[in-house]
Amino acid sequence: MEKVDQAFIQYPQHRPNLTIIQPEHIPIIDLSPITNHTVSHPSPIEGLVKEIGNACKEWGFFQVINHGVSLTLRQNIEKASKLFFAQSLEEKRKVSRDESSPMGYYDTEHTKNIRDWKEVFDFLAKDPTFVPLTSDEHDNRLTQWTNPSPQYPPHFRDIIKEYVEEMEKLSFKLMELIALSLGLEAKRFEEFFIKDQTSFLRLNYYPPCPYPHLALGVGRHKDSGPLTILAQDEVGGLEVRPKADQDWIRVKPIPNAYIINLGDMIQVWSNDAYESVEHRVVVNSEKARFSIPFFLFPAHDTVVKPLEELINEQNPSKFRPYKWGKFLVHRLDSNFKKQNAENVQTYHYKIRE
Ligand SMILES: O=C(O)CCC(=O)C(=O)O
Ligand SMILES: [Fe+2]
Repeated sequence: MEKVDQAFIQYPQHRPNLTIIQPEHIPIIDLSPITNHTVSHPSPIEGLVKEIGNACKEWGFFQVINHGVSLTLRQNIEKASKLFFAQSLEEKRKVSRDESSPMGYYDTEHTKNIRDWKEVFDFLAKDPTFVPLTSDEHDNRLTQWTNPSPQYPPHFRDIIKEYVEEMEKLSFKLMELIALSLGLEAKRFEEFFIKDQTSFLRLNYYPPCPYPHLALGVGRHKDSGPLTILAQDEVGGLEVRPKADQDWIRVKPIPNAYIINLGDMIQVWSNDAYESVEHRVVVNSEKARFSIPFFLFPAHDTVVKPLEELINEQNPSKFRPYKWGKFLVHRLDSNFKKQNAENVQTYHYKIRE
């Protein structure tokens, strides 16, 4: 028995149940009505919007197929990611993130103050990305984040950039469908991303873990942006819990599908019509797992609050407005180290009913 590192050990109530054999299907949505440009009849889009609306309402998690993202691009980035993480720790640490440049390699991320059994490599969609210098509300100074330049594998940056462009396109299409499903104009969300954005791509590597019944690849959490597009490999391990009192559901890997999950920002914008969903990653003792989430995040100066069209006297705003850039920087300050206090969370802005 290897020595157990206490930093990784989950509290008993959050330890995974490794006896799940049968993964369940979250909804699978065929995006061909929007990827196939020859469709001119409006009804396939109407059907698709309804499907998206139902999946958002009932699950907050779904997989998409026929999404238009090239399989070759996906294979290229998956291959490059494996090569990158297969390097020695010393090599990987040459592109480590730090407090002034938080993109790049990192192997000590904590979720809810417990260390995750994973290594990551983060890469911005926009280089440079503008963000507030500090989380202080009264400090108007900005700073820039930039991407690291790993020397290996060859063309790593170009491969990632090409893939990120596809992720952006897909996420904008999904945001249009979500807008329509909420009864909004298709381009309603565009203003939050068009001139600037803080989105980033993460390469996740979960090495085999000698005590998978005690640790997690990523502890339970909700994503804080509007949505995440996730490519998971064939190993599996992602679990979701659509409602807090339900059991965890293992998400079955489907080759070349993308998993879409709603984050806190959609919950705020929609004033609770849609809810973000808790998820976590279970590891195993035999196989390494790789995944690639793209976190769609708006411009730093976005003030996040329920959309005017979706609130009225009967349905008043359920959230206090917050500045996205300040939230992001505050989060970052704290997730660099294990802390005693809880990290800033979207629900801190919830107006108590
Ligand atoms: O690896 C996965 O399947 C999910 C990772 C995740 O939830 C995250 O990085 O936020
Ligand atoms: Fe996540």
